Amino acid sequence: TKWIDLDTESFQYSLDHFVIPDHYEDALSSVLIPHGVIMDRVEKLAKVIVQESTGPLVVCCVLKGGHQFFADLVNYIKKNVTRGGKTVPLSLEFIKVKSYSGETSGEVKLSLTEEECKDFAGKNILIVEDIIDTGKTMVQLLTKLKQYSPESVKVASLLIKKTPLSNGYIPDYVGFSIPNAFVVGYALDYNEYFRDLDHICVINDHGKQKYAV
Ligand SMILES: O=P(O)(O)OC[C@H]1O[C@H](OP(=O)(O)OP(=O)(O)O)[C@H](O)[C@@H]1O
Ligand SMILES: Oc1ncnc2c1N=NC2
Ligand SMILES: [Mg+2]
Ligand SMILES: [Mg+2]
Repeated sequence: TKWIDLDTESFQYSLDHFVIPDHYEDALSSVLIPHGVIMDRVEKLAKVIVQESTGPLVVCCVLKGGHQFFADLVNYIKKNVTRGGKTVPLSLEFIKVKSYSGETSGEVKLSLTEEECKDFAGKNILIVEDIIDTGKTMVQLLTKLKQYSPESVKVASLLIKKTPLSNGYIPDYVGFSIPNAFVVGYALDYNEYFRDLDHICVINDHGKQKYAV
């Protein structure tokens, strides 16, 4: 596959082998992707994105969950040059989108004003997301953005989830495909908890109860 395909059986790491904040230790079952592996994969994605870029990029962070991947990806993009040896001028945009409560997807709430959208006209946009689960968020966001005739829109998502609830949307750039489990860490949250965890981990039942709304 074009990305790293993780399945639970062969890729769960014990929490004991990593530094885990003690305030989350009782709420997690395993480490799925250690922070170091995330960073190495992000570095590679940045190289590919720059090589395939055709000019200045508007890099658009989908808050809140996309924040960490966005920050690290932009840092690596700045260190790369195109095939022609050119650096890529970047401008940064931030869009807040929310649809989850607990581990359930609800109505997608896009906070995107008209004038913010108008700025996308004629630009090469790279949308940066943490995860594609049902695909609802991205499909709605892309539909909205395409109304403002950007030059091009590409999507980079660190994770895609192998779930029967998927609408089939696949981004242009993907870090990892993961099993159908609710993951947290690296800015991915459960009811606003775990964003301050560096590794991507699987939340356990105790954690789902402890941090339920
Ligand atoms: O493919 P989907 O099923 O739509 O799920 C993916 C989206 O849901 C999560 O956002 P959330 O609503 O939790 O807001 P957050 O980014 O602030 O955590 C995640 O960050 C993605 O944006
Ligand atoms: O596994 C997940 N972890 C955190 N946030 C989300 C997830 N799937 N859709 C949104
Ligand atoms: Mg999100
Ligand atoms: Mg969330």
